[in-house]
Amino acid sequence: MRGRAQFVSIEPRTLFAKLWDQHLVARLNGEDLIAIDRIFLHERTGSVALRSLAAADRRVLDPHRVFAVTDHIVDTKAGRTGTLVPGGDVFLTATREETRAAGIRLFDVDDRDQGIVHVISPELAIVLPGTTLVCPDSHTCSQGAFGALAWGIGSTEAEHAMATGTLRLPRPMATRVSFEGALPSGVTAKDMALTLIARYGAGGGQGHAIEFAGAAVRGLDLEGRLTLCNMATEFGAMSAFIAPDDLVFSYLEGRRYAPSGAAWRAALAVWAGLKSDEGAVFDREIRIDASVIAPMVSWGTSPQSTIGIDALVPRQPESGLDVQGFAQAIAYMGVEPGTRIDDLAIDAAFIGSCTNGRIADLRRAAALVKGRKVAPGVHALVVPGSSAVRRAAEAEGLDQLFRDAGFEWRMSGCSLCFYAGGEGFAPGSRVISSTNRNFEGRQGPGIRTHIASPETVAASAIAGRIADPRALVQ
Ligand SMILES: CC(C)[C@H](C(=O)O)[C@@H](O)C(=O)O
Ligand code: SF4
Repeated sequence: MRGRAQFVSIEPRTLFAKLWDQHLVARLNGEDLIAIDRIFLHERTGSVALRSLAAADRRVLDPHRVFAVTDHIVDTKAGRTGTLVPGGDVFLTATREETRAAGIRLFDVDDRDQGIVHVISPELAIVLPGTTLVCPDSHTCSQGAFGALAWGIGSTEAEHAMATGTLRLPRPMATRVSFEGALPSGVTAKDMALTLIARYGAGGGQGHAIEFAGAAVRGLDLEGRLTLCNMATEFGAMSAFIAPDDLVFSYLEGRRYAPSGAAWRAALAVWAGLKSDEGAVFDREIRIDASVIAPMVSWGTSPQSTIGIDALVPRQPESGLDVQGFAQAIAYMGVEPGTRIDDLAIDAAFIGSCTNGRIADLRRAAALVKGRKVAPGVHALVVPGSSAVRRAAEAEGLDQLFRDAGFEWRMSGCSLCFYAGGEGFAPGSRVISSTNRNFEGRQGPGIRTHIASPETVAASAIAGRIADPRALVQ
């Protein structure tokens, strides 16, 4: 305005503050009402939300912002028809009926775009930088790798979000986790995440939204960024994200639900501002030197009970674990304090999940497997994270390479990531797994799960015991 000074706030802001404040509808007694741009549902919890919403005679406010997929309890064997979960049909039927009635796009088991929700959302550009996205699934924060504010909710909240386009929640605090330096070869985003959780505890991120930053994060491919943000759930964080850059923008351009033409250009202009300003103040800052990170493997029943592959199983509890919890973890896992973790023989090896079931994960694991054989007696399998990942891998011949080595090759879905999906490993097996959770029974009764990177899983499948992938990296 002529003749009057213009006061523009120049206070530097965090990316979190930008994402949050752009979606702030109202302040309500210590909580905030946040506008929700996208809602993703899966058949296990989404079906419950949809049925309950219909029973209350409420409508979905904008069905075009809601998407659904069948991924959690669908069978992943070739020729699959439904679910292996006893009684699981109820969830599939409800998902089909209610999405049809509400006009919600469902990516069902026979859809070429079917896959694990957090894998297909970026593939279809349903998650976009600067959006808010929720899903009744705890690993929704994976999608923050695209510069979105994405978080897991319960099915009642999913009902609220569908009916109103908003959610009420407390404003989290903002943490920046910077991984500086360059990651050594054979060491991955999974090892970065496990290092963070091992150092700061499985509850270390509670009440916080995490921005991952630093040279080692910028140097990750999109798959690696998704892995890192995925594991923020195991850090207890409310959400996690990474400032979007050209890698994100060029990946999204031209994909199904991405804006196009003038809208794309306008979006790019807005997205360019999605970063923490120089000098922005965080509630907490964590710095980690990426150059000293080793391949990590969990020894216990929490993701924080994780050590470097050449380290010894601890003789005493790490902080956050009491003596009794430590003794129980040692007994359940059948490990000996003070022994090398890479001495442990394995029964099974699993590559897949929303953490590490993407094409780059499969390529890196395949490179180590090539020309080698799975050790006798080891049940090894690869479950692509999506049907698109499966097709891409098959086009490159990765399926054959894995099969030649002795791996099973599956259809896409959550599969043996969790026992509730309908399948488990042989009771009592020791499994090395590229997944994100290792609590008692996660992959079946008595199963001992060691979480690690897909490279470590591949190297272990070949060796027949937990093995360092760096030995195979040329
Ligand atoms: C079934 C689903 C609600 C669950 C989750 O929210 O995390 C699952 O994806 C998991 O990983 O245990
Ligand atoms: S792959 Fe595993 S962690 Fe991911 S959504 Fe499915 S069950 Fe949950």
